[in-house]
Amino acid sequence: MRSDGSALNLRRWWRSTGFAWAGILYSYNSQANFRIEVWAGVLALIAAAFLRAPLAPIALACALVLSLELVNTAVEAVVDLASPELHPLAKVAKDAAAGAVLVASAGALVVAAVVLLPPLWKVAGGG
Ligand SMILES: Nc1ncnc2c1ncn2[C@@H]1O[C@H](COP(=O)(O)OP(=O)(O)OP(=O)(O)O)[C@@H](O)[C@H]1O
Repeated sequence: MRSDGSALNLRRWWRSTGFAWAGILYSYNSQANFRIEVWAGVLALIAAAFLRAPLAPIALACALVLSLELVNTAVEAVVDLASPELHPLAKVAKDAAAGAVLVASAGALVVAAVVLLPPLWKVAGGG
């Protein structure tokens, strides 16, 4: 039986978290869309807190969009590495990954409208 198992796993987990954080930082620094989505999410969360609207649906929608944007960045990097020349399948991979972000963003807009508009309407004196 290994006595140092848990300490080793914790160190490995910490190392993996560092790699994941590096991926997030790379996306933030290289992808304008990711930066826009991060700050749109922060604004939506601040608005939800200010309006005393539920935070969980907004947080989940933001997490979905940002996660898919990270996957999109990964797909773009792998496609550029594997297929620097134009190829129809490279186009399918990049366009489908971008489509996933678009679908999640549309869903996030619907969530934001459903969660934020009613309390905003009240604050504005409409109800
Ligand atoms: N190797 C490739 N073969 C075929 N089509 C490609 C290839 N690389 C990119 N494309 C296509 O060209 C168009 C533009 O792609 P490009 O990667 O320049 O921009 P993008 O997908 O908007 O990503 P970025 O965030 O880097 O601007 C997309 O339709 C994409 O699918």
